[in-house]
Amino acid sequence: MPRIISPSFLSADFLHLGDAARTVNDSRAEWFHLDVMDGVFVPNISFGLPVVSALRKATDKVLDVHLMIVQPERYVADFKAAGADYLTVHVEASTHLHRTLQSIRDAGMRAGVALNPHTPVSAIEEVAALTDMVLIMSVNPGFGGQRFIASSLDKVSRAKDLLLRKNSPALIQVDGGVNADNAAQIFAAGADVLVAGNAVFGAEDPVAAIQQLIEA
Ligand SMILES: O=C(CO)[C@@H](O)[C@H](O)COP(=O)(O)O
Ligand SMILES: [Fe+2]
Repeated sequence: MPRIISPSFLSADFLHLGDAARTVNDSRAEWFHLDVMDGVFVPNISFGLPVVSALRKATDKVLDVHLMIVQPERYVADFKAAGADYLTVHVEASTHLHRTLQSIRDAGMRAGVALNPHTPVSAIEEVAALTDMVLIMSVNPGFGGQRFIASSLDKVSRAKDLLLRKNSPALIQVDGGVNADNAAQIFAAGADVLVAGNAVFGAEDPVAAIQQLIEA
């Protein structure tokens, strides 16, 4: 089972994004998590395509783009051009999810599908074969630094069961409120990839904080 850490740039110092990129480059994190928010799907606006393109030039690590925007299908080609490796869309934001996931793969990216805390795992039953990663939101999306919703642990196990039943090799990602105290439990529940914003960029030594999460 992979144990991947994907530090979330949402918690980095936006005046010094280059420093944040270098920090992650120097660490054992294999991915970068980029939260794109439109102020409509979630009550916050973060950053968009120019920031993703800039970070693409700053790292060879996997760019893991989490779209919290309505009708994400409008921007699949643009995020491919910006350098995304994984493009994750929300079940709740895409009416024709099956087509959207297919178009992400057709564009040459890995397709992720995200579930808000209120959305049951069964929502991905019919798209499991088109999915490379299932993102379980363990907070309500929109902001970093929130508290982990404890019931997400059982949800991760249910997602794992569904993927096994479907013979799907898709990864399970958990996003929101992850820290050194709960990381071991989340990995044990079946997660492959942990996103961490505040636990990494809020730490005195972000490289050590990443190391701690990997070894949790
Ligand atoms: O997608 C989101 C928030 O909507 C996340 O990726 C957060 O950025 C994670 O931050 P922490 O909860 O780890 O501080
Ligand atoms: Fe995220």
